[in-house]
Amino acid sequence: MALAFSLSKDFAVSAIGSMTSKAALLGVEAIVLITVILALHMVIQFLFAKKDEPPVVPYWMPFIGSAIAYGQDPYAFFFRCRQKYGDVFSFILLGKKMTVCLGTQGNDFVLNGRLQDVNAEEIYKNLTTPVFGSGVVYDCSNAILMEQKKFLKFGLTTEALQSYVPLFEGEFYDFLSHSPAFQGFEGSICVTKAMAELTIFMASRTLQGKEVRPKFDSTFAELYHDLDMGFTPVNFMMPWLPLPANRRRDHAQHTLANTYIEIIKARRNLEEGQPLTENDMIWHLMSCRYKNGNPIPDQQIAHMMIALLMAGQHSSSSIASWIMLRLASRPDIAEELYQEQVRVLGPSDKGQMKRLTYEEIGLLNLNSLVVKETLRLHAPIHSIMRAVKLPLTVQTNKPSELESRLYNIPTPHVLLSAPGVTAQSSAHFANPSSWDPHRWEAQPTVKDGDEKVDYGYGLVTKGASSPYLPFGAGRHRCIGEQFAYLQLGTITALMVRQFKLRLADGETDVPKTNYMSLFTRPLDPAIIRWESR
Ligand code: HEM
Repeated sequence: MALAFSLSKDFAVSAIGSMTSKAALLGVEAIVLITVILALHMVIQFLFAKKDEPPVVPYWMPFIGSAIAYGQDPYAFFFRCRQKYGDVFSFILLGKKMTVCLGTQGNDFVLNGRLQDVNAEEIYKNLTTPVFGSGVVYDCSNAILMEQKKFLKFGLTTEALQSYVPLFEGEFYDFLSHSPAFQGFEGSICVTKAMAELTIFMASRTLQGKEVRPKFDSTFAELYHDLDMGFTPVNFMMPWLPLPANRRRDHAQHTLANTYIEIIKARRNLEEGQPLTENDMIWHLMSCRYKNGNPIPDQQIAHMMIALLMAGQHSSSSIASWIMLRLASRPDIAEELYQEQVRVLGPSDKGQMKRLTYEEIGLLNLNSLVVKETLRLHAPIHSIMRAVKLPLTVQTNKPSELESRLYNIPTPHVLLSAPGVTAQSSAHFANPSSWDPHRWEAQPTVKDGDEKVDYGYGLVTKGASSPYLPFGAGRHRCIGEQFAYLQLGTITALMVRQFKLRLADGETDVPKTNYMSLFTRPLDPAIIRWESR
């Protein structure tokens, strides 16, 4: 029995052994085969490289291409490739050929490209239409988008912005009194969470109006979150995937849109002659007409309001978080900001500084330089893309070549502009990686440039030669710049007035950047310590 067992055990061991060695052999063969295929794939890339097109960054994995290197740290990838290939090169991103155009000329080439040559909606539509809703932004012709941008921009008048500052301030103090993270005389906060909440309360109270704001304390917060989950990279390609997250996105979009439509209807039913007490965007859009004389349909107003909320929120909350982290890492600059307020605004009778106004925010010079410098290093949109609609030619230099050369960029390519590269280049900014708001006092000439152009939503600077374009350039330039500066300037001034900030114990620098989200932000946990003044 024992022998039989031992024999069968030996047999089993040898059978398993031979199976294992067969499997191992197969495994080795598979590895060899894959290596050969990948090596061949690399050789083919070199042999069949099109000399008249921009050089392509070599890649091992078909379809995936350079997605991992680019996705992990796009700036490191761009700077590395720029050293090797110059300002113009291509890389494969999930089966698409992306042609990157860097430098001030590259920014200009992509962002100020002609309408017939380059197209934004083809790139962004999949992602944005299910979130914003139909008929607006990238789900309409560019001419209609330009009209819609005009409506939104002209709704952000100086008068409207002036009326926003007390509302911002009210929201700020309300937030401090309710937030568990700010109770007592000192404590610590997760800055990304705190700034996301604060900025959405502020934006909803001002841009969205007084009926919408209370909803952010209850139903809207969750719906907003579900909608936001629609902004994931996979939805660039497959927004229709029947995933639970996409179902929640669609439900949130319909519910939010219907709520706006009800608000609009209720406002239309207000008794004639009732005075307008608020200067908000819904009222403004209700009074606008397209060039053909038609008013904006209620559903489109609702979708534009959603777009407005989503367009500004991520960028503003990301920059607000970076500002707080930077100030926590540089208490000397925070103290200068405080002293600037004491000097410019003066203490009030009660020993506290008086309430802020729009004009006063404009007088706080260093305060706005802090916003400007943070936008230079931490612009939340690292890649701006356009589909190529007609074959293009671009002039550039490779690093090793003295003479410039021409490259053809054919139609299936996607153009990619990364203005953050010039903003972080030593060619334009001394010691570019250091956060130094004072640099702008010595470098006032670096601005958008003087050439202005009207694409249908008012004059904007073309930005053709500027290395600093955190709000983009050309027909798709941001219309929220003034609002963002005001909101961020107010948050900075109020936080500095209220608190002394420092980094979490044991931290010596700000966190790294999270490039995995569509809009970059500080990598969590991003904790700072605060102490009441
Ligand atoms: C720090 C804050 C912000 C930053 C850094 C920022 C940045 C940008 C950039 C780079 C673009 C150009 C995108 C492209 O060319 O494809 C853009 C467009 C836009 N932004 Fe902003 N933005 C900010 C805040 C806001 C706010 C607060 C609003 C709304 C009130 C807003 C509304 C828009 C709109 C409507 C567009 C136009 C899109 C187009 O024409 O294709 N943004 N923004």
